[in-house]
Amino acid sequence: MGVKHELELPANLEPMTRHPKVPGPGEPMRVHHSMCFGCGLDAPVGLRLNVTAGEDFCVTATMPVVDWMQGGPGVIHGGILSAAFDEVMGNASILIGVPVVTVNLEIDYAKPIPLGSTLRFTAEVLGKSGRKVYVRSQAYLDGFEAPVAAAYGIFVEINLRKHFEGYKEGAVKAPQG
Ligand SMILES: CCCCCCCCCC(=O)SCCNC(=O)CCNC(=O)[C@H](O)C(C)(C)COP(=O)(O)OP(=O)(O)OC[C@H]1O[C@@H](n2cnc3c(N)ncnc32)[C@H](O)[C@@H]1OP(=O)(O)O
Repeated sequence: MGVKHELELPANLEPMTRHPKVPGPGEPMRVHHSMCFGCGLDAPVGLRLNVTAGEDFCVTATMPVVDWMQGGPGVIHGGILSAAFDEVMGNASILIGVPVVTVNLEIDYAKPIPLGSTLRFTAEVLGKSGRKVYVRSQAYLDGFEAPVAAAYGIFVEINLRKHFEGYKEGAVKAPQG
């Protein structure tokens, strides 16, 4: 069947503006946490996604599909792909200047993704309604015109400091030096 979902958007979407301080089109998005599984460069295991700002409310990213990402023999694990979508879509939300966490993710897996391939992601913020931010993402592989996977996410605006207040004690720190 392939990619089939359409995210149901509320009727009361608000106008959005791109935050003036986010990277410009073609520039790398900033790593939001060096120990993040999705993008952190100090994380002992992680996707280390490089996300690039696009026009308007869009970002792109690429991800080499390496051996430790294996699920079934020779192909990516679905949870790894889900984590990549989560990170790419979270980064898209940053373009509107809103700190968010994920509350809902839907993934369509249309084709097996072989180890050794490189996935190309696009993601765009579709709209905002109150604290909720609606985002869509697609993943492409060379040799396929249609997306090989797609995702829809709902992210919710948080107060960054308050949200993580009770958890910082247990945080894993980046190695020093
Ligand atoms: C900082 C930038 C980072 C960018 C990249 C990051 C990428 C990776 C992002 C992640 O993976 S984050 C980790 C996974 N997510 C979490 O751990 C979030 C866990 N959930 C929570 O902590 C709370 O649910 C949350 C603080 C988000 C919301 O709780 P609240 O008590 O503040 O709000 P509430 O429950 O009233 O929900 C706010 C709105 O969201 C809606 N909502 C909540 N959960 C939902 C859900 N599951 N599906 C759809 N809508 C949902 C809810 O209906 C409501 O809509 P309305 O404002 O219209 O009433």
